[in-house]
This record gives sequence, C-alpha cells and structure tokens, in this order.
Amino acid sequence: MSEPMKTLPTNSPYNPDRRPVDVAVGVLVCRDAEGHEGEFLLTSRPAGKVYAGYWEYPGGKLEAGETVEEALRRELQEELGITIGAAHPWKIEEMDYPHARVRLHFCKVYDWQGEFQMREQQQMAWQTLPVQVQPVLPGTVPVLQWFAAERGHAGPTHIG
Ligand SMILES: Nc1nc2c([nH]c(=O)n2[C@@H]2O[C@H](COP(=O)(O)OP(=O)(O)OP(=O)(O)O)[C@@H](O)[C@H]2O)c(=O)[nH]1
Repeated sequence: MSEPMKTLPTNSPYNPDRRPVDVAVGVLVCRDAEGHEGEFLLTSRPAGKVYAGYWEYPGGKLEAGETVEEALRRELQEELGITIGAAHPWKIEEMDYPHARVRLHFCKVYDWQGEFQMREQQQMAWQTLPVQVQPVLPGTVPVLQWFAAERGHAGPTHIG
C-alpha cells in the first residue's frame, strides 16, 4: 500500500498554495466642514497577538458568510466599542507574512457613534503624516503611501 499523501496546513508558510485570509480593515478619517480629510486613527496590536505592539488600522478577519462591511462593523464594535456608519471600500492589498497570507480590504470610515473603549487593552492614536507612533506594521506602510499620494505629502510617511 502506498503512503497517504502528506499535506501542509493551508496557511503554512511552507505551502506555496496557501490561500489568503480576508481581513476587513477600517481607516477612520476625520473631515473638516469642507470635507477635507485630516487625522486618521491607528491602534496598536494587543499583547499576545502576532506583531504585538505594532501600529495598524483596526479590523480583523472575516467570519464565514460575512461581507467586508459586516466584518468591519462587528470588529470595530468588539475592539473599540463604536458603531460605524458606511464603510467606503478604498484599496485591497495582499501581504505575505511568515504567519499568514492576508488580503486586506481597506475601507474608509467617516461616521461612527459611541465612546472609544480599548476593549483589548490596545492603544489608539489620531495621526497625520508623517506618523509619529512606532513601530508601524508592514501592512500599514502602503496605506501611508496612499495617503501621501492623495494629500500631496512629500518626504517620509512615518518615523523609524
Ligand atoms: N487589523 C489589521 N490587521 C492587519 C493590518 N495590516 C496587516 O497586515 N494586518 C494583518 O491581518 C491579519 C489580521 O488579523 P487579526 O489578528 O488582527 O484579526 P482577528 O482579530 O480577526 O484575529 P484573531 O481573532 O485570530 O486574533 C494579521 O495577520 C495582521 O498582521 C491592519 O492594518 N489591521
């Protein structure tokens, strides 16, 4: 009898066919009376997670059957205690980390309700370019570059 074929877990870094995990990410942006975009929200990854302490945009993985907007609304309620209004799809970016391959669905959010609560003992910081908090997650860097392009910002997008 032949040996059963050994298969690698779908998300193993050694599996070239591993599928990306879809992640809904919220870019909360403040706008002035004229609609010009200003500060955006970064949060630090909680202790115990991969890349703990790195700064990112709040969000998380889609659960079975969820749309990006539904996942984002759930995650921001769970993590920050806020209820978001519309999520505006902005960009999609794939990142290949040793721990996971992710497809990040970045959505801009301009409206939310409720007081911010750091329900995972994370930190939050309203930032503009160049971002002052560090270190930023590798997946955060492209977002800062998109902001820089939109805003005509020249020079570094973050420190460190
Ligand atoms: N939330 C979030 N995740 C990001 C960003 N950029 C980025 O590469 N990621 C990656 O996307 C994945 C999201 O996973 P997560 O751990 O935050 O999501 P989750 O809360 O649903 O996960 P868990 O319940 O398994 O702990 C991580 O691998 C994280 O490194 C970002 O800006 N925000």
